[in-house]
Amino acid sequence: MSLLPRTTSVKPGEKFDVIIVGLGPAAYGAALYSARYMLKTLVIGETPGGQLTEAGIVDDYLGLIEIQASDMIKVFNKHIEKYEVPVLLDIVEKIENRGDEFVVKTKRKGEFKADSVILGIGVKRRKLGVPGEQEFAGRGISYCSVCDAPLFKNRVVAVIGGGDSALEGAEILSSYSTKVYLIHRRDTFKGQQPIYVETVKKKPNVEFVLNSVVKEIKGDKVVKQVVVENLKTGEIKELNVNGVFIEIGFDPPTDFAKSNGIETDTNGYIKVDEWMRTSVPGVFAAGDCTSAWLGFRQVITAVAQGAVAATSAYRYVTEKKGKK
Ligand SMILES: Cc1cc2nc3c(=O)[nH]c(=O)nc-3n(C[C@H](O)[C@H](O)[C@H](O)COP(=O)(O)OP(=O)(O)OC[C@H]3O[C@@H](n4cnc5c(N)ncnc54)[C@H](O)[C@@H]3O)c2cc1C
Repeated sequence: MSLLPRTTSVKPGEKFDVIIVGLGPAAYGAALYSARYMLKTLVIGETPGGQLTEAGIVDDYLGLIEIQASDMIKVFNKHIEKYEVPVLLDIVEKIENRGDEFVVKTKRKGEFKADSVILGIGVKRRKLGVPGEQEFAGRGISYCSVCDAPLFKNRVVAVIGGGDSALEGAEILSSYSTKVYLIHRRDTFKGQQPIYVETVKKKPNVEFVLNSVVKEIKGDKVVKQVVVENLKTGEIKELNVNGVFIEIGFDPPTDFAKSNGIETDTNGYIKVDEWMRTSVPGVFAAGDCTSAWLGFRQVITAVAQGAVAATSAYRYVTEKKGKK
């Protein structure tokens, strides 16, 4: 089993019943169901596995007990390969609505046509936006504790954020690094799983730096310090660190949606109804990129929404063909 799905050569200009954009859990769920509905399907995605490439052990997907996220990606690939779903590793830049069909334009492999489109484009990691962040990217700054913690063995690190990812990151890093500063702008944690806060509090090498924000990341060739401001006292201090983990959440693909004429909700997620229909007839969306299911964003919900979106695409395409 492979981490990369079997890719297929498709000719630019070729027409499909459905093009699925993305290659995370939502896209895999949509691909499986589209293939089972015998829709002519093409999947175009950038990173096989999506956010799963950053996860460690997943233990909340029914039937796959304590599975490594990388093994989960392999199982997903194997399942869609069984149905011979063509996959292109590429980035979709534009979806043009020509009224009677969609033209999906990619960065590298040209354009493809489809009667319907399913978006499973997920979310992107949020940036801090402070001086030094760009400069030291890849030189001591990481956005994924799960992926990069082993690189900071016996070093001093700072984790920035107050959600589950930051807490999970601090816990993982505490077993590699000599010291972990957990820098959070509040003195309470909004993590969905309170157990993380309790676990991290018990780690002797984790120091909580609360009510504080990072103003700057400094260094020479690599990161050396973070400059932190206490929001209550105004005190500014510099912490000596070798690594900075920015775990401050994710941004939805608002610009992508808007530039393709697709409505978003007030938080910028793609607006969908219970059948995963977007504001554009023939375009469906699933997974973390959507406003669905009160924002409950997990692998199991993304896959399920992908299946629902494929069902809607099937109904849409069949009805459209029936009218011809
Ligand atoms: C560190 C970490 C740990 C996690 N642990 C768990 C866990 O234990 N259990 C759990 O249920 N969930 C977990 N999650 C959440 C889970 O991974 C997500 O809910 C899930 O991956 C969402 O799937 P998705 O397909 O909607 O989006 P994503 O996984 O974000 O995938 C989106 C895909 O779309 C592609 N894409 C985006 N734009 C384009 C474009 N324009 N053209 C082509 N491709 C594009 C991306 O490259 C990517 O392949 C974790 C997440 C993280 C970050």
